[in-house]
Amino acid sequence: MMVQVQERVHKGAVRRSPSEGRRDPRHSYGPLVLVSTKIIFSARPQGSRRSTFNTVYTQSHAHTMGIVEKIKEIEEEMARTQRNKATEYHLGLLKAKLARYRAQLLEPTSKSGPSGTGFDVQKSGDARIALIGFPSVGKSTLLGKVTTTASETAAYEFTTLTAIPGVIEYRGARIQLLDLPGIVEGASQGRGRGRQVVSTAKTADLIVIMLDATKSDEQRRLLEIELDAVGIRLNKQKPDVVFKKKTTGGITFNTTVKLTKTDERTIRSILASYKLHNCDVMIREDITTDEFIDVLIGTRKYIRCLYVYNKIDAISLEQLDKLAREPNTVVISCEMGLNLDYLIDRMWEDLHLVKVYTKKRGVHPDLTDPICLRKGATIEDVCNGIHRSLAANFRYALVCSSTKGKSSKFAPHAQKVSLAHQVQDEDVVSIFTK
Ligand SMILES: Nc1nc2c(ncn2[C@@H]2O[C@H](COP(=O)(O)OP(=O)(O)OP(=O)(O)O)[C@@H](O)[C@H]2O)c(=O)[nH]1
Ligand SMILES: [K+]
Ligand SMILES: [Mg+2]
Repeated sequence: MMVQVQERVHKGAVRRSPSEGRRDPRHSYGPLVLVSTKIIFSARPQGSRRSTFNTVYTQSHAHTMGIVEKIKEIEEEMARTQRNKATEYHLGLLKAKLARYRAQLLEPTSKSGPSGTGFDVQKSGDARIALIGFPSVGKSTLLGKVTTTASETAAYEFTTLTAIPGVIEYRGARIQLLDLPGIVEGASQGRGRGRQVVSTAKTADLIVIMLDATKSDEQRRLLEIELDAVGIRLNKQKPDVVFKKKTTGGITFNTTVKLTKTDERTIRSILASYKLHNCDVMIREDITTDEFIDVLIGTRKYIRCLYVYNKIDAISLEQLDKLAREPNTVVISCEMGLNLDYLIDRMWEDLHLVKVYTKKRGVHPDLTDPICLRKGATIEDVCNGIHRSLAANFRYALVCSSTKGKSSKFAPHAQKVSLAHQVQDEDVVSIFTK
């Protein structure tokens, strides 16, 4: 196969000009590639690597087998049950049961060992990104390209057998990128190292689902199912439901919107199946039955996800254009170094990091060493980012908000604030102690 790409494409077309404003993800980079890329393709031999996603080693854990079977039974019953108004209630109960079994599977008791936990890699830096994908999609190749860490890459599946952390240094932040073993269908139920991988994904601030652009889009759905099964909700907000357990008083049920996807009867029966007879439920959004179960279980993780299609050097321009227009999607070629700068840009944006500079009285702020925090962080988080004991001795803080790109940062109107004050990106903060 032969591919030629003009170097200019990667350097020039990919980065957004500062005046462009917020990007609509649907119109991300796709069309740009088309105008400025000269890629000469010839077909890659199809089927050169057989897809063996679900035939690889199955390291079964005896203790989970009973639960796995029960889960299977319920899933089969759900598949047999037609979806309509009359069965909605029954399906709701099945879903609740299913969620309980899955929770048991994933939060194993002490005697069942560490199989439900992730890899033992220390979190470091300001944020963690986990690379999730089927074998040989190019996860390790990406790590090698965007960090200084090398992780073995090869044309055979399951090259990577453990979690390998690398660091991306970008805009003053240190972001940990975690290369992980490829997973197979059924990973969440203990196949291969899959459960360890998906459990590690739970610890990430951003999940990158890496996909092989030359393969069917089925891979994306299968990965989403595996992550969903361990309680990860991708690109979703926590449902707007207030749920409070009480010791007496029965169930109070209130809604502020009309429920069209579930109903009070279903919800009450789910509460009963969880033996919750005294609680306040206030629903403020048109939720589904599944979303209500998520609220009850309470341990769901709502994590941002970026879909990254690799190996675009091996697909047609038409296919490339279609993929690039999908929401939350970036198309790249690790091998050709295509669009990697843009990927880092997008990852940075999706992490929603806020950079804050600290300033001592009478001294210019240190602009080389910002504190990176999550969006919504407060002055208290800034204190904790400086020193453990700072918040305890806190008197007040002065915050100078700066408009990005303007020099007002240096001649600002300082605002006196308390610990609970939320900081904004590019704020300059001075802390005053007792
Ligand atoms: N055509 C093409 N091949 C690529 C690209 N990136 C990686 N590869 C090839 O894909 C194969 C697998 O790459 P790896 O980085 O080992 O894949 P992985 O996802 O880490 O695989 P596992 O660790 O086994 O799960 C290697 O032969 C790479 O050379 C790309 O952009 N285009
Ligand atoms: K590989
Ligand atoms: Mg690998």
